[in-house]
Amino acid sequence: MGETMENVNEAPAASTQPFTAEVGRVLEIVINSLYKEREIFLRELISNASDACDKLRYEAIAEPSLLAGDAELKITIAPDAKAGTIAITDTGIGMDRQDLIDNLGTIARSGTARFLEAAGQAGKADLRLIGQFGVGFYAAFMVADKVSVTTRKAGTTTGHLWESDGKTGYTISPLETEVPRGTRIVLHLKEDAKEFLDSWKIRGIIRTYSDHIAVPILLEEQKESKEEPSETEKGPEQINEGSALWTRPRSEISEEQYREFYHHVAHSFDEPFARVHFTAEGTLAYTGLLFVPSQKPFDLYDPKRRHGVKLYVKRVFITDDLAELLPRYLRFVSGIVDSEDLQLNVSRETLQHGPVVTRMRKVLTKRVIDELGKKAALTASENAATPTEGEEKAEQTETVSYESWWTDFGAILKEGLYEDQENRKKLLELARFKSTHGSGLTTLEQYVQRMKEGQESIFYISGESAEALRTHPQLEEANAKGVEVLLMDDPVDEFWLGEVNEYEGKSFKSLTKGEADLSKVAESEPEKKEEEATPGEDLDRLVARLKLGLGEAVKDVRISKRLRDSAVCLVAEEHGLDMRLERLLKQHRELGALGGRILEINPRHDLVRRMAELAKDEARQAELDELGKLLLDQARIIEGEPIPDVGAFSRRMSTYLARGLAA
Ligand SMILES: Nc1ncnc2c1ncn2[C@@H]1O[C@H](COP(=O)(O)OP(=O)(O)OP(=O)(O)O)[C@@H](O)[C@H]1O
Repeated sequence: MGETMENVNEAPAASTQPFTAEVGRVLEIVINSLYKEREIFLRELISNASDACDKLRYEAIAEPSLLAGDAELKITIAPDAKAGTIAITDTGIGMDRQDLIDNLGTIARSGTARFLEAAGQAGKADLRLIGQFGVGFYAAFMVADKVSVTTRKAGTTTGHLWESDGKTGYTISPLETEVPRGTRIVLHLKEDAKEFLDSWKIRGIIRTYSDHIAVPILLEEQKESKEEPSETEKGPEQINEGSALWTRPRSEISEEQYREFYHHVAHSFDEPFARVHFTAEGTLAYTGLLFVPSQKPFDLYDPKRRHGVKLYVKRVFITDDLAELLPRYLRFVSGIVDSEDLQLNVSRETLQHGPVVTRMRKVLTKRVIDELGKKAALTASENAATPTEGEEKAEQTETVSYESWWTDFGAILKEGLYEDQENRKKLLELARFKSTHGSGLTTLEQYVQRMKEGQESIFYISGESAEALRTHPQLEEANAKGVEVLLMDDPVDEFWLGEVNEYEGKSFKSLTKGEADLSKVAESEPEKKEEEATPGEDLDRLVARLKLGLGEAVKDVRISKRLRDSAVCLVAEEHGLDMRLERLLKQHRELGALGGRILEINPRHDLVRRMAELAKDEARQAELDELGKLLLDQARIIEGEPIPDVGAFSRRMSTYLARGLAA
């Protein structure tokens, strides 16, 4: 009586807990999918051990007593052939009972559900997907059929043992005996994973994946049999260099070391697309090492996603939770910033909106954007097949072209176009667009070079898919005049286009808004049907009668300057919102109803000419009204807008089709 749950659970007997459903599924997928790459288990466990040392070093700034008994932070790897086990031990922060439950029994990562969905029914995923997700601690079960974690959290007295077979669940029990601070993970290797007992193999894996780790990684030699004590008592051998990678001279860091460091900080498996490594000197001295991924993280659009840049002060990890260090539109960037000037005990709250972070953010943002600019230029020069002499080209292995990188990340970078005025010009230069010029992507600079004589604006049209936009009636006039039109199919386009007025003095102009004025652009081929155009007064009559019939359904009816082959189209008012933006806002319930539309009719179209004839006969106004409504619905369909009364539309269409057949 009076006992809390915690006390009951603290009873010496091991308490068995099932894995959450998610852990079970993730474990199954990881174990099933990564047989060939399973040596990465060691990398993952060393990575966690290094993070645990970083955390302790940080906590000990405020509370030095946490280091009591053992101030040395290190990671030891100890294979034991006799027992068939390999142990990974760190002197880091350790875990208490609740940490064990929270960290090793559940998956807190955002996006787990999406990961499971992507892995699908087959329960298998490729390295790419798992890499993006990060396999973490559970990678241990790729090689072990039993994992025992003995751990004591710094500042506490009781150690705990966590054990699991990686299938059903795990047990946690408190330990009576004294446990050193930190975490010792013992893997009972599966029969087919005994190769990982071999010191040379272990050495090779550490050198490949974990050389950049700033904490020393020691390898304990296999214990010899008791009868033959080794002649010289050798201490464990340090395998890695053990200094922070970013402090080493750039010329001494290999591509592999950079790559593995990126994998460690970003929890990713892909090749970095770009990186910047620099030291800022002067009033504010710091080193930055930042990476841009080549593969789209699966949670890129998750509103909770943040950049992955960690702040260090004089090599001591401080926080990975400084949102202000980079703008949101660079949320795919990860890496480190290590300051020489900040106080070690600086609080995150002080930093968050303080001048130091603001200044760093400015520089980091500029560096990343400039590096992307170099990548873009590199691809452009490669496309043009001109050799780039003396360029830093060889420095980074090219895996993905800038265009294909843009296809994955461009929509995110475009958020910067309205958020970040300071870098707008550079971001506009980085931007790539689909256009009517061809099937590839174009820059704005190339667009401007191709502008026609008399063309003053950069024309665009926006909609849900570029392919559908290519056949849009509103392009007809532009196509006929050979005017290139950018096809905007990212939802974010609507937002930045509202903010960004011009590029190099050329305004952006929507072809679905207001009067698209292409009249100043010279005709490339003579208009053939001009002489067949309906006389002005007949058209005016038709317009007036259509307006009467359509009433409130449209804001206006007018003669189109942008149609060539289609009979009708819808446009927004000059100063209103673009139609697609309105639809987006309505979808997100930020707008009650769509604004008024303007129905444009093509004076050269056969149907319009016949209607103009019909309009002369007042007795047939009812018939004209019906036709007007049918045309309006047709224009709505082309534009992708809902038809208010589908039944009426269908009846009207059938009536006219039947008439057409009878004629
Ligand atoms: N050696 C360790 N010492 C202290 N805590 C640890 C240790 N290993 C794991 N943990 C804790 O368990 C958590 C889960 O580890 P896990 O490796 O599964 O995920 P992660 O490191 O957060 O991310 P990732 O999946 O990308 O590796 C860690 O965030 C950490 O809090």
